[in-house]
Amino acid sequence: MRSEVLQMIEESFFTIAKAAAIILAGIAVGQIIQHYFWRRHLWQKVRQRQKECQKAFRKLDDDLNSLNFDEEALQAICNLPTSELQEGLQSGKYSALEVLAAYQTKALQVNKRLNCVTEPILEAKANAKSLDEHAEKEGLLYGIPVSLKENYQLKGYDCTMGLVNYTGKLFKDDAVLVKVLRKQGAIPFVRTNIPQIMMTYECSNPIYGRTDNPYDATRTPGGSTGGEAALITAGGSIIGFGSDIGGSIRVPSHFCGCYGLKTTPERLSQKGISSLSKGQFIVSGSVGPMARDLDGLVLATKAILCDYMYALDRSIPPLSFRDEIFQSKRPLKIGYYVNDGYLQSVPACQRAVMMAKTALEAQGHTVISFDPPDVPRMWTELYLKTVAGDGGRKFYEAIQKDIPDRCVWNLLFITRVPRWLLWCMKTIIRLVTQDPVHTEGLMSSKGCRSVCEWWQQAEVVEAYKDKFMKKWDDLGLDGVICPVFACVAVPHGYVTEIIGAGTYSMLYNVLNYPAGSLPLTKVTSEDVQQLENYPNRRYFEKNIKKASEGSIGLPVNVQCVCLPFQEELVLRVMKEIETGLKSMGDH
Ligand SMILES: CCCCCCCCCCCCCCCCCC(=O)NCCO
Repeated sequence: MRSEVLQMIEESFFTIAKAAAIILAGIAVGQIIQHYFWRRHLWQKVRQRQKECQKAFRKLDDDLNSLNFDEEALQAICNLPTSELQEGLQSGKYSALEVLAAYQTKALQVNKRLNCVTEPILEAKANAKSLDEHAEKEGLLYGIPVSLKENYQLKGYDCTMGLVNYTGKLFKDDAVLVKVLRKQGAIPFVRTNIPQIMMTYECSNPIYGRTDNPYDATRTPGGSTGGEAALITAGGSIIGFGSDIGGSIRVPSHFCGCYGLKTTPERLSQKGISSLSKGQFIVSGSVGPMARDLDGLVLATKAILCDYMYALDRSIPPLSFRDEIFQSKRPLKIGYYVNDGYLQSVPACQRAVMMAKTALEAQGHTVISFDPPDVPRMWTELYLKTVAGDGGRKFYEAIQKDIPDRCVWNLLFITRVPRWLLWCMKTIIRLVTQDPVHTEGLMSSKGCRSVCEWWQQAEVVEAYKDKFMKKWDDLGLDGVICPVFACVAVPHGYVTEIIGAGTYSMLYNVLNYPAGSLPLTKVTSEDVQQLENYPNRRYFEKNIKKASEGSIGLPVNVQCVCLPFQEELVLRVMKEIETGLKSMGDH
């Protein structure tokens, strides 16, 4: 009797187990099939989008061929510095259409080599014609073609941020900044490439592909405003616009060798700028101009800081460009550093800061040593824990339903690994990387666990800001110069291995300080030789050293930082450095 009962239990157990196995296998197969069809649908969308862009490129090519402009004359226009181009347009020496054609032609050529443009803005031609038809030449940017990062919303265009799911969702209106640019007479003419979700210093996504560095195609132009930096540096645009929540304007400017300005987050309107970090107000993103020369950067900043922007976005303090700060001759006291206390910058970046220091001194300014406080903690506990405050959920949700690009694999991995598993792996990771800060960074990127912790996070960041500003004030500083990044442009696919090098830029996102990226020099053979003395113990150090081999000739920028809302002073410091170098015959 007993054995019959046992047998019955045994049989029903096996029946239930079999049924469960069949159901589970069914669910798994169903999910695989669903995934297959979803991916197929996404790739169809990619092909559709690529076809549309190719059509737009062909249309532009045909248009340009039909215009019959003299190639040499167009090239000459592209070689003009910003001030001469502006003057030529204002005086009527060049028509807006001619200048546009020059830049369209050049952008197409550059794009064939670097893949930095996502698509041309075909309405540009009508905009230029309409400017040419009006007698009065209004606006500081009258007739100047400008390029825009792909996340700037434009009427009739989508903003994908490299996500396939966002293709074909067209915006009904231009971003406020785009409206302001148009009001100032600028002609938006191309949109430029970005990395998927814009949270890395690479520049690739499954829709538009990968952008190459103008100096070395095996290296990245940086990100996330990488397409802009590549296009401007290679001569395909003279002024462009980007966004920055961790260095995305400054780092690509440094990797490619153009000018960039990350503004104070509240100084310029961000209405109509797409980002996955909207709603995260502790470390806010910023927008800002990028340019081929410093005059262009100043002109673009002046142009957008105008009454029209304040009328369109009433939340922005009406603080127009203060020329008296930019033009002032008051001697300045500037702090400098080449090592932020986490990762030492490579010799080329150190030399660039020392060149800037000498130039400022030659201009009669005082330059003293400055140590930014607690940078490792700033990076892990403040920056990473905030930008991934939701445990990276927003990023993860956007990527997991999409086609993840290689440049976001690590982000995907970190956001997927449960906190407890990461905690268990801590010791091993620390042993491998020889870097407790890196391990803390990984833990911090799991974000905050409650609203209470999020509020505390805001308080901790505020306390750090106070501490930093106190140190700044105690020394009576007007500004700080330092590296933009711990090394120069790295090979494609290598950014994750050196991500800690970004602390030089991320710091000023935590603080909300405006910061400029100023091209100063190129890596020399001596710089590379001196890498021998670069530390080689921790994971990031080893990788920075490795990535810096073969970097001779790559551009090196310097970062110029001032207190919030002092963009004019940042530009002045940049100008003083350039003037100082010129007077020393170095630039
Ligand atoms: C120890 C490694 C920790 C990695 C954790 C990754 C999780 C958080 C991701 C943050 C990475 C920050 C890189 C910043 C890149 C620049 C982003 C930027 O400025 N984007 C502009 C957006 O408008």
